[in-house]
Amino acid sequence: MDIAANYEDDMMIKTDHLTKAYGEKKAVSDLTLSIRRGEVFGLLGPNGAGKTTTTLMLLGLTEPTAGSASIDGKDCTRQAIEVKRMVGYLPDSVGFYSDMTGRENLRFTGQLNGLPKAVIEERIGDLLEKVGMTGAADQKTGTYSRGMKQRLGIADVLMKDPKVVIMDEPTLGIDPEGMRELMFLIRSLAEEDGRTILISSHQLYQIQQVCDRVGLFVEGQLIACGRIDDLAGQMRREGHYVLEAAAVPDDRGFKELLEHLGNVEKIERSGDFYVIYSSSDLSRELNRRALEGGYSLCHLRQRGNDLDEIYRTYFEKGEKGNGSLNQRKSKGFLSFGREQRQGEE
Ligand SMILES: Nc1ncnc2c1ncn2[C@@H]1O[C@H](COP(=O)(O)OP(=O)(O)OP(=O)(O)O)[C@@H](O)[C@H]1O
Repeated sequence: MDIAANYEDDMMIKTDHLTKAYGEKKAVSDLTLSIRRGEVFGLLGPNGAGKTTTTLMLLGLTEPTAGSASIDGKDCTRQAIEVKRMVGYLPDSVGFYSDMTGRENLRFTGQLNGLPKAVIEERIGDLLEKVGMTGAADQKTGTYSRGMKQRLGIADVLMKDPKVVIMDEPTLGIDPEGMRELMFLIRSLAEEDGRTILISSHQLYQIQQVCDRVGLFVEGQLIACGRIDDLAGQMRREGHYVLEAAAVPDDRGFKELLEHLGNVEKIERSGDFYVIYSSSDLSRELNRRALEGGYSLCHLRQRGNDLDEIYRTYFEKGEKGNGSLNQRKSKGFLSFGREQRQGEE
């Protein structure tokens, strides 16, 4: 059995040193990434990070300056028509003909995709059911809420039965109840239908719930990629610990006690507690010193397990580095952040 060939087969989306420059500006720089079949992958980054440009290259709508991208083995630039057939794209704001019903809009999409009439009608019924819109199918879409439009948008994208679905900010403006349904729906597209889902977003909490893996994108570069747990683990391995602590009495002596713990890099006050940044786990030492000093700890929490914290850690440092991403990359992104801080002291 050829394991390498199987691995290649398993990859639905691949980019190889994918780069897009606009004049001097590199919107996407040297992006190498593989996304498995049936995986839900989150491409995360702040405004201007290069997410849209990456999506446009995958959809064959803009040509790379260097490198390549492929979907199911088809080159996104040279075989753009085949790629478009396989890929459904859901923009952040879905546009429908507002004086047509949901069902009529889907029918129109089916016709545009050249599907036979019987297939269109059967698919419309199934998809309306899948996205929970059967009851509202014969209402004009002009009366739909954002969440309803979003769900109809998913049905619309699925009309052509794509192997890959790319979604741009799918959670924007959706209420918590709608969000749960949307998350459930996105998972089912991958788990039940075996589709590959790429979500481009800066909405961290929702993405954390639904994605198998995430890639963090800053200034056109992928600075980290993996499962949320692995990214948290990576952070710890590179010596980044963030502890929240509060004590009674909350006096100057407690702050001094914190300042004298080993390996402390920085202390910040945040509301009722302190945030302690260090290069080792200080919780046991803090417990002991607090006891010896007559302080009673009323809050102690190790940060770093959720995506928001990981994201902030990476991104805050991204800003500090300001234009020196290559240097940051060559040293390892996380290590560089620490050296920066020490250098500033
Ligand atoms: N057609 C263009 N001409 C020149 N510069 C562009 C063009 N398109 C994008 N850029 C620049 O490339 C960078 C990446 O933009 P891109 O839209 O891909 O980011 P993004 O992560 O999708 O941001 P957002 O979340 O705001 O959509 C930005 O600095 C942007 O100004």
